[in-house]
Amino acid sequence: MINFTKMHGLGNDFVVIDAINQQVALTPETIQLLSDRHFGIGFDQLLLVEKPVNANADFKYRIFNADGGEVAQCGNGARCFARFVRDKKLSAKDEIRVDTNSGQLLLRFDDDNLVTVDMGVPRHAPAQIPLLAEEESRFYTVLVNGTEKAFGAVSMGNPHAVIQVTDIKTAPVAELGKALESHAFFPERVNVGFMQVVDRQHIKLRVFERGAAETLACGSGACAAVVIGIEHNLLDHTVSVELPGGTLTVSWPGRDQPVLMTGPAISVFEGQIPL
Ligand SMILES: N[C@H](CCC[C@H](N)C(=O)O)C(=O)O
Repeated sequence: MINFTKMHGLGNDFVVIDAINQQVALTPETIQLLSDRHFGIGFDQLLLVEKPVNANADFKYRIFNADGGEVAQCGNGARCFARFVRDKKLSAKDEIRVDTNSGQLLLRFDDDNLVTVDMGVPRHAPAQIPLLAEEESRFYTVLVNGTEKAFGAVSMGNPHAVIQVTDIKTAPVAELGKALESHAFFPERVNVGFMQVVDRQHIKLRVFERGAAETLACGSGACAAVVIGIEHNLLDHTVSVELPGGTLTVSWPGRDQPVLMTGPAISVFEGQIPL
C-alpha cells in the first residue's frame, strides 16, 4: 500500500506522495488511471517528494500531469509540497529549497498560513519555451482552426502561451485551449492562459493546462500571465490574479528577476493506493 495526501491550491488538486519513506514506482498508465475522477482518486497532477539531488537543497519535487506525463514546474503544487513536508514533519524549516527538473524553487511560509514560492526567472527565448520561431517576440501568431491567433509566450520552467481576451466568461477555453495545447508550434505542447485585464493590478485568468485540460487554478500560468502583461505594459509589478478557484498574488520586478507567487495550500484527506 502507498500512503498519499489529497491536497489543492485554489481547486487545482493534487495527490502528494512521500517517496522518501516509501518505495514508489508508478507508470504513466497507472498515473492516468489514478487521475481519473470516476475510476481512480482524481487529480490534476501527482507530486512526488524525493531526496534532494543537490547538497544545498532540502528535497526533490517531481510532477506528473493527469495524462501521466512528467513535467518540470507546478506553482500551486509547490505550495502544497511545502505544506505537505511541514505537516508530515519532514522539515521544520520556514524556508525550503527544492530541486526540480527545471532548476530550484524556494518555498517560504508566511505568517498568515500562506506560502510564497520563488518561481525562478522567466525564460523568453524561443528555444527555452520551447516554440518554433526564429527569434523572440512580444507576440506570436499561429493559424488555429483556420484563424490567426496572437499570443505572448514565456517559460516558467514549463511552457505557457497567454491570450488576452475581453471577457474570460466567454473565452473559447476548451476549443482554442485544446487546439493550441498540442499545436505543432510547441514541440513540447503548451499551457494556454486566457487573460482579462481588469486594471493594472488585477487580472482574471482561466488556463487550459497541458496534460490536464482546464483547471480551477494554475500557479505557473498566473506567473506567466503577469509576466506577459508586464512585458506588454498592461500591468504593474504586483498583481492580483483572480482564477476560477480563487486569487493568487504574483510579483515580478522585471527581466532577469524571479517571479514570486503567494497563495494557500490545503490538505483535504489521507488515503492509500493498493499498489
Ligand atoms: N500542466 C502543467 C503542470 C502543472 C501546472 C499547474 N498546475 C501549476 O499550478 O503551475 C504543465 O504541463 O506544464
